[in-house]
Amino acid sequence: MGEIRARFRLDWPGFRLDVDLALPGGGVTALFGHSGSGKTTLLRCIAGLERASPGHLRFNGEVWQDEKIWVPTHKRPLGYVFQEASLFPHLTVLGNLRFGMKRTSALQRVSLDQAVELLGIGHLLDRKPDRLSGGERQRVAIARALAVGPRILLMDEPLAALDLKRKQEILPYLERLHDELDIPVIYVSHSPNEVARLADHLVAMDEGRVVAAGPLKETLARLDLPIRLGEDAGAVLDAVVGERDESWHLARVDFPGGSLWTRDRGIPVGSKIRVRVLARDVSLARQRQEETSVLNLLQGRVDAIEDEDHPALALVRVRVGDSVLLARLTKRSVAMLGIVRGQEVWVQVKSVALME
Ligand SMILES: Nc1ncnc2c1ncn2[C@@H]1O[C@H](COP(=O)(O)OP(=O)(O)OP(=O)(O)O)[C@@H](O)[C@H]1O
Repeated sequence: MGEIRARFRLDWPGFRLDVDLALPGGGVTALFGHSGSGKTTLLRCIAGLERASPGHLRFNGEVWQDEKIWVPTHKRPLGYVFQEASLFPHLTVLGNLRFGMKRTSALQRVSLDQAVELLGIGHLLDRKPDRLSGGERQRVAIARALAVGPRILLMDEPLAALDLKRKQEILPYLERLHDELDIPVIYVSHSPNEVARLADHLVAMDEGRVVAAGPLKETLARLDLPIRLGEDAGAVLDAVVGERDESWHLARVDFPGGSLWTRDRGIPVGSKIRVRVLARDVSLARQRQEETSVLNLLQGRVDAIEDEDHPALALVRVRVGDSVLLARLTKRSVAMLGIVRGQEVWVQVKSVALME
C-alpha cells in the first residue's frame, strides 16, 4: 500500500494551516474536527484547489507539489465530492457521469458501470437533476467523482446538506465504497457517528493543526485527545453477530475480549459489524453486581484515568481482553470506589450502538 505525505503551511488573516501528515494509501481516512478547524482547507490543498506555501505533497511516490513542482488539479487523478452536489441541470444523470469521464478516461480504474452499480443509480440514468431527491443527487455526484477513474477520492462532508432520513439512506452506499473500492478515500466530517461508522484512520484537527492521527480505534481511545468529544466520547469495536435470541429480541455481538447483548436488528449471525459504545453509557463497579438491570457485564482492568473538561468528571479507559472501552464517571465515584490504574473492575454497559 502506498502512502500520502502532505506538508502544508498556509497563512490567512486570522487562520493558519500548519500540517505535516503521512496518510495511508488505502481505506477511509476521516479528517475530523470542529467547524473552522481547517478540514476543508487541508482537503483543498491536497486537491490543488489551494496552494499552500511552503507545500509538499507526494501521492504514492509521485510528487504533486514541492518548491518546483505544481501539478494542477485537473492533472491530479482524484475525484472530489463537495458538500452539495453540483450537477449540470441541463444534462441527464448519464450525461453528468459522462461529462466527468471525458477528462481523464485513460486513468479509469473504477468504470462508469461499476460506479453506477456501487451507488445504486442505474434506474436514474435518464433523469435530470431537478427530478432527484437530495440523497439521490449526492449519490450521482459521488458516482461522477468515481467515473473519472480516480486513484484517490476526496469527500468534503458529503452528507452535510442532507436531513437525517437522507443521511440514513446514503450511508449504506458509503459503506459499500469503503468495502469495495481499492483506492484511498479522505472523508471530511464533524460527525463522530459518521467517523465511527466509516473510517479506518482518523486525523483530528484543531485550529489548523493536526492534534491526533492514527488508526481509528486506537485514536478514539486516546484520553489525551484535545478535541472535545464531550457527549460523543466513546470506543469503537469490530465485532461479529454471534447469536440471536428471538424470544427476547436481542442479539449477541462478540468482539476481541468479550460479548455484548443489544437489540436485535435482524442482522444475520456471522455478519461483521462495528459497534460503538459511548463513555456516558458505561459505568464501573469493584464487585460483580448481581441485581442490576444492566445486561452487559464485562471484566476488565483500568489502564488510564484522565480528567475531563468539567471538574466533576473523569474519563476512565478499561482494557477488556484485546479491546478498550471508555467510561465517564464523576471524580467522586472514582474516589469513592478507589479506582486506580491497573485495577480489576466490572464494566457495565447500558447501551450499544450497532453501526450496520
Ligand atoms: N479563502 C479563504 N481566505 C481566508 N480565510 C479562509 C478562506 N477559506 C476559509 N478560511 C478560513 O479558514 C478557516 C478554516 O476553514 P475550513 O473551511 O478549512 O474549516 P473546516 O474545518 O472545514 O470547517 P467546516 O466544518 O465549517 O467546513 C476558517 O476560519 C475560515 O474562515
